[in-house]
Amino acid sequence: MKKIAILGSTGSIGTQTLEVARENGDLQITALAAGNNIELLEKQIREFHPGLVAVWKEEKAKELKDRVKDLDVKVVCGMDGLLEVATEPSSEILVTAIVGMIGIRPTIAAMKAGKDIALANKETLVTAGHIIIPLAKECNVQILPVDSEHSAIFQCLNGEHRSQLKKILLTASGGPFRGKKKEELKHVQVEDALKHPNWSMGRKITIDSATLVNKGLEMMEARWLFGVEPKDIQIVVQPKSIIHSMVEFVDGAVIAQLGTPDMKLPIQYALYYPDRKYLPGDRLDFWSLNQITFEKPDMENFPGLKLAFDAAAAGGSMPTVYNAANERAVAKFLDRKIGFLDIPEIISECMAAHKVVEAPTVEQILQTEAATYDMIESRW
Ligand SMILES: NC(=O)C1=CN([C@@H]2O[C@H](COP(=O)(O)OP(=O)(O)OC[C@H]3O[C@@H](n4cnc5c(N)ncnc54)[C@H](OP(=O)(O)O)[C@@H]3O)[C@@H](O)[C@H]2O)C=CC1
Ligand SMILES: CC(=O)[C@@H](O)[C@H](O)COP(=O)(O)O
Ligand SMILES: [Mn+2]
Repeated sequence: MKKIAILGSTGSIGTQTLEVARENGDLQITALAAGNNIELLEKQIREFHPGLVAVWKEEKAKELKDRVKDLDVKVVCGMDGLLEVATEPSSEILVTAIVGMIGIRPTIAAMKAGKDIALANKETLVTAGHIIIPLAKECNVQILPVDSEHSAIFQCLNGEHRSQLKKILLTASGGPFRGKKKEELKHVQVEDALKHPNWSMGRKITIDSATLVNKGLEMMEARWLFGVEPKDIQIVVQPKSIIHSMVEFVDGAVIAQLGTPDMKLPIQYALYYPDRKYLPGDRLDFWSLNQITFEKPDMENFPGLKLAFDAAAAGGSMPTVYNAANERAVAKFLDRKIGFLDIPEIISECMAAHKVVEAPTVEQILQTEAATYDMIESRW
């Protein structure tokens, strides 16, 4: 039995990871961490019997302790709780299915404790990739991509010499507003932005897909995972999300991974790598491939993507500003406090006001995050 711990077990990726564990029956869940959903977390505890669970708020931890007082499980809370779950001694892999750059410290702690990382939490790599990637080598642990495009790229690169990789073709659906102009985007509603054409995901990433910021985050995630410069990462809009990304080698060969949108495959590939496990059901309606079309990304009407390339070019702490500003702006949009186009506007303003710190430490990253939040709260 492979032993795994999950940060964010009650979310979209977390619950699908537990579905993979349930269906395969050969994964032991040693520890789980959630935010507020203690009703679902209690069900997960009763089904998977982790010895340790964390919830974010202390009062929720107290309530959960009472709910599970008939069980032998330790309940912890706060960042200390996340760190304890991330470093749970018996686990071999940490699945980072938590949303946001809050994942930075637990991911680093897990690596230092010798855990492989099944990484969905892209915000951690975007902001601290310059720390995470060298640390993985130093700790001799693997970073196994869960994000569907990065899993596709990882699968395409399997067995190839990385030195022969010429270009990454990072695919994008274009989101629910593909083809719309800025004028039409001004007044879109939260409900419309949450209607992703192909995937069912958590709220934050779904808004990121609508603004194309998700693809910007994924470009920065790919540069760290695969050691490719942003100029060699080409965004390709493929509206049906059948091709999950492609790689081009120095001899011109292009390899792609295809399949109907289902996160269980990338989750499973990361957990059992280098083995592949049987997954029931069809993952490709071959005769629907005639629906595959390609478009250029619309950087004019969706400035969030261009800003990502600007952040990557500025380097240092600028990707942290980009990500932190986006996290805050998306939360405000979901709270109906700002409009859809205010999201890239806020990111742009925060980036313009920022003085880059080269190779920021974790402390400097967290200070940059706090300063970005302060700026947004003072202006918006
Ligand atoms: N969903 C998808 O298909 C994909 C997601 N990803 C990435 O995976 C990550 C997770 O995304 P997704 O599953 O959609 O997100 P969800 O919003 O569905 O789930 C987020 C999880 O994180 C937990 N969480 C949030 N804040 C805290 C906190 N302070 N302490 C502990 N737990 C916390 C939530 O707990 P609770 O709900 O109990 O509050 C929940 O379990 C993101 O980085 C996303 O970009 C990448 C590719 C695809
Ligand atoms: C499932 C997954 O990996 C998401 O990142 C998804 O790809 C978002 O889709 P777009 O950002 O391409 O709309
Ligand atoms: Mn993705």
